[in-house]
Amino acid sequence: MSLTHRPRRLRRNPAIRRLVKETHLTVDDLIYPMFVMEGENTRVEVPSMPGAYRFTLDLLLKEIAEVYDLGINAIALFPAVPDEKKDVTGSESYNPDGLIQRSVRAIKQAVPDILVITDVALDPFTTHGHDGILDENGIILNDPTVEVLVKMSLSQALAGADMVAPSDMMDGRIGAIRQALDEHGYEHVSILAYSAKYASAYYGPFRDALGSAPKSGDKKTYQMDPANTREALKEVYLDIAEGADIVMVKPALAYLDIIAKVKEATDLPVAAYNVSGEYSMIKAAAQLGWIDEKKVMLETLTSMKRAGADIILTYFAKEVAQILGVHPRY
Ligand SMILES: NCC(=O)CCC(=O)O
Ligand SMILES: [Mg+2]
Repeated sequence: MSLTHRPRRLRRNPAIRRLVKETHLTVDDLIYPMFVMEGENTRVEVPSMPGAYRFTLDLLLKEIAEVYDLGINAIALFPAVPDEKKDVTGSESYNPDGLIQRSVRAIKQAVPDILVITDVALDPFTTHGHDGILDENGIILNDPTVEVLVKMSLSQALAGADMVAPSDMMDGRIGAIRQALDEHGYEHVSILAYSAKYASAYYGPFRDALGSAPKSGDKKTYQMDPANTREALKEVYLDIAEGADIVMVKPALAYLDIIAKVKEATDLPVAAYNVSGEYSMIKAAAQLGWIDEKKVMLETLTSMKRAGADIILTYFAKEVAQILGVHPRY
């Protein structure tokens, strides 16, 4: 054949493929979500998330020092709150000596250069497991919930959090948190907004990890319908107008189209959350010997970057760092 174009020429060998590779996954892109619990000298593997652990603070500090040395620059911290500290309004969430606040202070002492991102949502702290305050009929009350989220954000900023990450999906919380942070001298604390968070069944294993599944009902009055695209853009635009520094799409894998559209819609960095169910599916299939875990993991995370994610929150972060090798901070 006399062909002018032979695309296969650029796939001939590894060197040429490296040269024309369009998407690069690096450790710099990753945020490592980590679970902290009360107690000492204990780590418990999450049964539905092999390789992910809940750590007591002493062991968490060692793990964080290790992952920082591997090149990971940022962690997102989630608390497993004991039942006796939960109540209907989630008041433990803004206790200045709560588990999260103590953990942030200790992490910033032990590993000052790692970026500490705290979760702003009530579900780990409420007896009912919802992200909001309920009225007598079980309806989530938006504005009273935002008041608690503001207190929670301020207590996290006071503890030393570098970035707060509201994951609750209440309306108006980004603006309210931004204003409160600024008024209290925390204008340097940034906001990673869970802007398009879908009511997804992929969160199951995470709720196992924290014991935070809703006791009744579902989260469909605040998290988004998986069928919707334009609504995601509306949420993103609102969060940007309210002062978000980074916008997020969550989950990631079944929402690559949303990531791509959000990327086109904004110049802000776009984050994607490779959630627990996405992690556990790969782990489970690999344990059965049905897929090559390492290759599927890297292909999956690369797809998120290709779709437009600048930042990926992933439970695979440590494994990726181990595979890619220690990343020079230049
Ligand atoms: N607010 C954080 C989450 O809900 C994480 C969900 C997951 O990893 O499944
Ligand atoms: Mg919103």
